Amino acid sequence: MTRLSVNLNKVALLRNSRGGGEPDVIRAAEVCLDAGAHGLTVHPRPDARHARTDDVLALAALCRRRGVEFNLEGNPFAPPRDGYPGFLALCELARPDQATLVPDDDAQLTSDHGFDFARDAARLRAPVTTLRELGCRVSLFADAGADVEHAAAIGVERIELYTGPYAEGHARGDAAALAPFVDSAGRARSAGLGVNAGHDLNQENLGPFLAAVPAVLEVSIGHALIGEALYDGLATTVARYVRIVGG
Ligand SMILES: CC(=O)[C@@H](O)[C@H](O)COP(=O)(O)O
Ligand SMILES: NCC(=O)COP(=O)(O)O
Repeated sequence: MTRLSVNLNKVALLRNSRGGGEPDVIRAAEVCLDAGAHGLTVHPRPDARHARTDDVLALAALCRRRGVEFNLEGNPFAPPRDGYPGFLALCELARPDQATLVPDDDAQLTSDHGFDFARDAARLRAPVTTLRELGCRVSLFADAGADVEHAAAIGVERIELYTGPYAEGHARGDAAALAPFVDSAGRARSAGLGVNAGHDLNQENLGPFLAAVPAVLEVSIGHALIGEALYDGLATTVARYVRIVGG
């Protein structure tokens, strides 16, 4: 079975746009878990535009209470900053079940590529060792077509396939967009790695992806899911306001 980990970055982003506490990340997290989500994800950025350190700690505690997995994403090489202690320090504080390492930088609007394993292997070894000593399963963000055999040699348990290009291909109706993912997932499994997937997955493209790429262990989904939740929840909410104003 593929497990769904809901990424709450976009709830935190909306809250941060006003200051204050609404929408409440923990309340949203509870709703996701009550609805059957198998875990929660956040990808705090050093500029704190999404989830902050306090969210990470509260979500980690919630996941422990609810007996579900907490997946924390980040770049282990991004320097600490005011309000962001650095990814490894954050993992030491929060002890996520899974740490997903992503090679993004501040200039990126969102994650848009995986590691170059041949080039990055040497510098990944130390953070991977530290995270495993903290008790985290470690997953590395990977492009379809990446040299996944090198990832296995680094000593991680999983890769997360970056599905942005698949989502774009699917939206264009490009049937060939799946092939590199099927191939990379197969090679990763042969190298002893578990396979996660994420980025820009949605209700349209997720089913075909999972049907074609066997044995995906976890998908983490945030941006589209929160957007779709607006459409699904807007009518109910507007109707409640209409009742309050007496309409
Ligand atoms: C690794 C990855 O793909 C996600 O963490 C993604 O970056 C989350 O979306 P945002 O960057 O929009 O928060
Ligand atoms: N690891 C991917 C993730 O957490 C969510 O990505 P997206 O659905 O927000 O694009």
